[in-house]
Amino acid sequence: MSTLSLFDDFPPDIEQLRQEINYHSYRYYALDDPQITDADYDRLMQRLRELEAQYPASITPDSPTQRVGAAPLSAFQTVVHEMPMLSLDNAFSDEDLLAFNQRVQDRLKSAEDIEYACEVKLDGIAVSLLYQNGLLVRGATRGDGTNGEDITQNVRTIKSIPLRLHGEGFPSVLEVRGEIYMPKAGFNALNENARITGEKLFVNPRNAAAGSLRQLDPRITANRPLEMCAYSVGWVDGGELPSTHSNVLAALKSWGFLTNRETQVAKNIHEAIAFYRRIGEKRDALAYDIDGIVFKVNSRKLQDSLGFISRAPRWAIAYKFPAQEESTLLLDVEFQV
Ligand SMILES: CC(C)(C)c1nc(N2CCN(c3ncccn3)CC2)c2cc(C(N)=O)c(N)nc2n1
Repeated sequence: MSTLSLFDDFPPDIEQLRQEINYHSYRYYALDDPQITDADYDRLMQRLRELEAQYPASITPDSPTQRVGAAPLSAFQTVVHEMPMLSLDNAFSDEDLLAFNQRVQDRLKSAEDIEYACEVKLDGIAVSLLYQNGLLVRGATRGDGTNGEDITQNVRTIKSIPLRLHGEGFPSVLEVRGEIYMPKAGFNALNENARITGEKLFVNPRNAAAGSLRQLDPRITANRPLEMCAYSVGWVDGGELPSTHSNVLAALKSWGFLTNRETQVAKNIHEAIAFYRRIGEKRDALAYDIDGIVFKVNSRKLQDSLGFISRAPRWAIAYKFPAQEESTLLLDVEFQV
């Protein structure tokens, strides 16, 4: 549909314009396949702002104009996660990974190859997003896994986080877990600007993301280049999920979430190790910092029978890369200044 049609009808169909804008956001962030230029998108947003100014009663909480609205908080409220956000065991060598796979096979009393979902381990901040009937109602940090901080006003400012789920077939209660991170380019631009304005420099993108989410004023968060990548589902009610983790990620993508494009399914632990090598080789070329690969038993039925030890699942492990030396550039600049 051409955007011109929207300018002819009267009274203008504001809800239709809102849905069109949300659709283009879905294409841009979830599909990474935009249909219109950024300039056209901005024109649609400008039009929506004008119409909502004329018809304030038409404004809805999921309108794309409502991402940056709230007044600064005086403090963050505590959120108790309905389902604890787990932690991850680490592997530091191929032998550790092979031992993990052996433990999984032993516990499942099976010598069959185990299929793994393989995901980059984004170096950001783990968050929980709660949706009720498709609307974002709460955003919270992982915290200690049981208690996190309510950062709803701040997560609403992140454009890759849908305010309303796209498509259909999602459960009435859906808690999506993912990582909020700052891409390297955004981090460098932020620090470049901080150098010019004499503001504090961030040491790395993870700290920059954490600092941006800890702002009590959402207008500051709104100006930070943050993205959110979905990697799991927590609390679900009123609906079924697909039987494999990789299909849960596909469903999350269809509902409007950014999922990481490097994700692959390995038929067995040897293919998983090959994935680790392949990503390790292109790590420096990635647009974001990662500190390893997360391998997850792909079958959710097998995940359930494996369960978890204390708080780390028996069915997942993070294979870390060697720590990267902090960029010496920053230290040089500090001494020069
Ligand atoms: C759902 C499970 C528990 C298997 C899980 N847990 C994760 N994490 C737990 C530990 N986390 C944590 N954070 C702070 C302190 C202790 N643990 C940080 C998130 C994952 C993190 C990433 C990522 N970063 O890209 C990912 N692709 N998949 C994850 N999957």
